[in-house]
Amino acid sequence: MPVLAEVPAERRELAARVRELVEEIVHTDAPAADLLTAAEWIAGATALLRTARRDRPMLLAHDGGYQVSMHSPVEGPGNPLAPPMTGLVAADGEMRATAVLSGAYEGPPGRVHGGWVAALLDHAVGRAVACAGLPAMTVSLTVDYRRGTPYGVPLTVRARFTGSEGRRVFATGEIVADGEVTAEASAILVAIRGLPASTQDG
Ligand SMILES: CCCCCCCC/C=C\CCCCCCCC(=O)SCCNC(=O)CCNC(=O)[C@H](O)C(C)(C)COP(=O)(O)OP(=O)(O)OC[C@H]1O[C@@H](n2cnc3c(N)ncnc32)[C@H](O)[C@@H]1OP(=O)(O)O
Repeated sequence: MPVLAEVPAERRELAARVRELVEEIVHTDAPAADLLTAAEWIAGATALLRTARRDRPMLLAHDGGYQVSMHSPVEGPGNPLAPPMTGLVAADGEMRATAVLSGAYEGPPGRVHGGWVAALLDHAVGRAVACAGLPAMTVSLTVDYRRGTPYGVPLTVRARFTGSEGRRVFATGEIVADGEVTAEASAILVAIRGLPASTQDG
């Protein structure tokens, strides 16, 4: 499986166009004939891509020497499911990034679906503990939804490593929209055996 230094521009471009497509699909009032025409065009694009299919997503060399998939459904600029996260900075057990979710992520009217709010926070705590040198998987994530998380505006996603006890690693995080915290998370993660930070590059 190849490890690339960064997501190739063409993959970012393709994913960005598909994100726009998904947004228009949920907003469109186009007549039925146009919907069917669009479906046909999209099927053509899918068939083109399927001619060279990998079994698993490609990996990407990432911060601190850790490898993460360029197709992360939260962060990956190459995955149209990902909002994605931009301007991500992760160092010394703290991470911060920006995400703008479209109306395609609507849960309650006018607000982001709570599952996606949790996904952003789950990813953020994973990132925070990894950059503290403790790559780990979430085993418990408690999310307090303080107020509706809006879509279509920049959300600041932050998390930090707060300590560890045996294999258990602790982190907290929050989402901030327009200066107000909309959701807070507290997480327990379990350090992954046999995955010390120092062996993760390449
Ligand atoms: C995710 C990849 C990370 C790679 C990192 C490298 C790159 C990093 C770079 C960038 C980060 C990107 C960020 C990604 C973010 C993604 C986030 C996710 O989606 S995470 C996936 C969802 N989570 C799962 O799928 C876990 C499912 N759970 C399991 O597979 C097992 O529970 C496992 C392997 C994690 C642990 O199982 P055992 O059998 O090895 O260990 P036992 O003995 O059960 O637990 C170990 C300790 O943890 C406590 N523990 C376990 N579950 C607990 C819980 N629910 N609450 C509290 N403590 C718990 C136990 O009491 C034990 O504690 P005592 O060592 O005795 O002190």
